[in-house]
Amino acid sequence: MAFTDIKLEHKQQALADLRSVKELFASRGWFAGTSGNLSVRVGDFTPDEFYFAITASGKDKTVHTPEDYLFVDKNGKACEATNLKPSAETLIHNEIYRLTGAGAIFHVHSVYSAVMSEWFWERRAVPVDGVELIKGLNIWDEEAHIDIPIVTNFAEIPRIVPEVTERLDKRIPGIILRKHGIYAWGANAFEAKRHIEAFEFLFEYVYRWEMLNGKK
Ligand SMILES: CSC[C@@H](O)[C@@H](O)C(=O)COP(=O)(O)O
Ligand SMILES: [Zn+2]
Repeated sequence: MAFTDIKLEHKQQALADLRSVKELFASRGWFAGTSGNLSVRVGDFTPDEFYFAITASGKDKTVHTPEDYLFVDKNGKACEATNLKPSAETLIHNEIYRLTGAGAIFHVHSVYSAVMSEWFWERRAVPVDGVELIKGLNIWDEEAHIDIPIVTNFAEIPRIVPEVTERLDKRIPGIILRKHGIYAWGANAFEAKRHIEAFEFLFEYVYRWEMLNGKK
């Protein structure tokens, strides 16, 4: 399927989803200093061909402008003529889509995800034990234990991609960049939003639990 074959209404729906999630996350203070990026996939998916709308790089994500998003292909290249640059981290979105076939991917820099990624760096995962909101990740086991993977935060984004390939756990819809932030994904914007909210809750829970116990 070529990008031009995708219905305009689907593209417009993706942009509307991005706009509402961006506004909500901004209201929570999740885009400090222009950080964070959001994408929603459009059209059919195969690992070899897919398209998504993504936030343009370096924009103030707490405001709406006509230049907030652009569409890119499976290589992260713009699908239409534009002066806009896709997010500097587009290649991470590309790899997560390729591996999971997700419908939306959201990335925020939150203090709890960054602090916990450093606290648990030696084990390369943030462990969470039996917390109810693990079910928000669509993991329904009794007293589930999960390990949320952490990858190296290389300055050059292409160097991060192979670690994402290696560490992404299909059971867990998220991955953390060390001292950076969380990527979460889902079948659509609603699910990706639920996942990022659940992760944020879990990071704060683990942080407080570790503090209370004076661990390490
Ligand atoms: C301005 S600090 C954040 C960036 O380095 C990056 O990590 C980020 O999340 C936003 O980059 P962007 O290119 O705007 O998508
Ligand atoms: Zn980032």
